[in-house]
Amino acid sequence: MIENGASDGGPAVKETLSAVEADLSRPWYRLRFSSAVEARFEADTATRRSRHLLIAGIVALVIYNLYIFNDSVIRPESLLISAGIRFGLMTPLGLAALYVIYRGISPTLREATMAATIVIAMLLSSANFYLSDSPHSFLDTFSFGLILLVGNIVLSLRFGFALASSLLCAVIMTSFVIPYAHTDNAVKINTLVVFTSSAIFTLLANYRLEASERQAYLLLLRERLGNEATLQSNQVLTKISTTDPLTGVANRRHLDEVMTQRWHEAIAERTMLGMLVLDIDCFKNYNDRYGHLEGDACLRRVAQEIQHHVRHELDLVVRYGGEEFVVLMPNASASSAFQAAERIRQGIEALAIPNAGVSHSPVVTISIGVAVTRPNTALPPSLLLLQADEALYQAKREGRNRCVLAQLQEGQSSAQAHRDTPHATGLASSDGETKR
Ligand SMILES: Nc1nc2c(ncn2[C@@H]2O[C@H](COP(=O)(O)OP(=O)(O)OP(=O)(O)O)[C@@H](O)[C@H]2O)c(=O)[nH]1
Repeated sequence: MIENGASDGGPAVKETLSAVEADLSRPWYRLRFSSAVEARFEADTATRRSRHLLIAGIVALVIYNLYIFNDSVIRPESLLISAGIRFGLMTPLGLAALYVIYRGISPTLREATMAATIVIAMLLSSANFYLSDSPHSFLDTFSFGLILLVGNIVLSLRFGFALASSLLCAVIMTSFVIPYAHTDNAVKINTLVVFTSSAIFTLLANYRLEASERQAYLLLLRERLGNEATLQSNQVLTKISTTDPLTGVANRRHLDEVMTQRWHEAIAERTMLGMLVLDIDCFKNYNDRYGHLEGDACLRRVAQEIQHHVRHELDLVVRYGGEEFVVLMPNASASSAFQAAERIRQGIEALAIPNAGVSHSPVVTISIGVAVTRPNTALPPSLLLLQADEALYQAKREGRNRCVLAQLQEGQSSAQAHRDTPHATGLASSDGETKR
């Protein structure tokens, strides 16, 4: 029943939900919803409704034309006029209306077009019986209730349009029946009473049909919006639990969750996994000199800058704790990870955030340890962080504001990597004193 409903943002879902609740307790006689829900109802049901009108309209038109056999029996002398009315007027008009609906028009125009088609059918049917002098021609009027049946039940015109078209049909029929010369008044009164009863019964049924359709729609929409709201609340909670509130990047808990996952993905896809561990240099000095609030602002700018230099869809930026950040880089080669680290380091230096009183630089800088490996089942995921951390220590020892690469080879343990490459330029060694 609810088709292709647009997906709402959080507040929109809650607003629509309260509008739906309000509509569910609207007075029983009111069919229309509040404007926002009404627009949504139309949008959700328009395709289905147009399809229904098309099919029902074609069936009604075919049956209307089959009444040519009736014409041939009750008014054979004016069969040509009847054929002209059915095939020359009603059929093209009906097909034109259905084509307009098939092409797509506004809901109001759609209902108005179908209501107008019903009124025209009544007008032409009245003319059909009126133009014949056959003694049986008047019999037709007893079947005019079928025209109302088509409009009010088969097409299920929206109630306002059903009411308007039924009233117009009644006026048209009465104005043809009363002056008709070949029938006495008792028969005329009888046919008018039957027609009026048909109008009342079909309008009642029409009202019930629309009321039920709308009620069912509201209940379904409430359920769907309720589910969406719950889903969004869960997403908000998940976001809160995985995000660092100060900087907006991921927190350590999220890294812990993702790390093992990425490690196994890399094993399955035989790809490399890279990690940067970034630490703001002499941040204690910054805090002491400019205050904790400025320190917080600095952390935010650094986090923002890191995000500028990584691949948004792939890399995960994490505030690991204090003034230390981590970037997890799936499918990264040693050189691409090192280049990203260099871009970040230069970007932060270029921010030119003053950090007076520090010997190595007058502005805020960072040191970065880079580790890249091809994960395998013999190595633990924690190895990457360990190696990147050691590379970071080396960067600190070597004077800060630099990047150091510790590269693990395939199937190589942390110890092997260090044994094999302890003195290469830019690669982390495990000797020397550590900072912490
Ligand atoms: N403003 C602010 N400061 C923080 C936060 N978390 C940690 N810090 C500060 O970060 C500083 C870290 O100092 P240290 O670990 O001594 O390191 P450092 O001064 O950066 O020196 P190096 O790392 O050796 O370059 C401390 O002063 C902490 O108080 C935070 O959330 N906000």
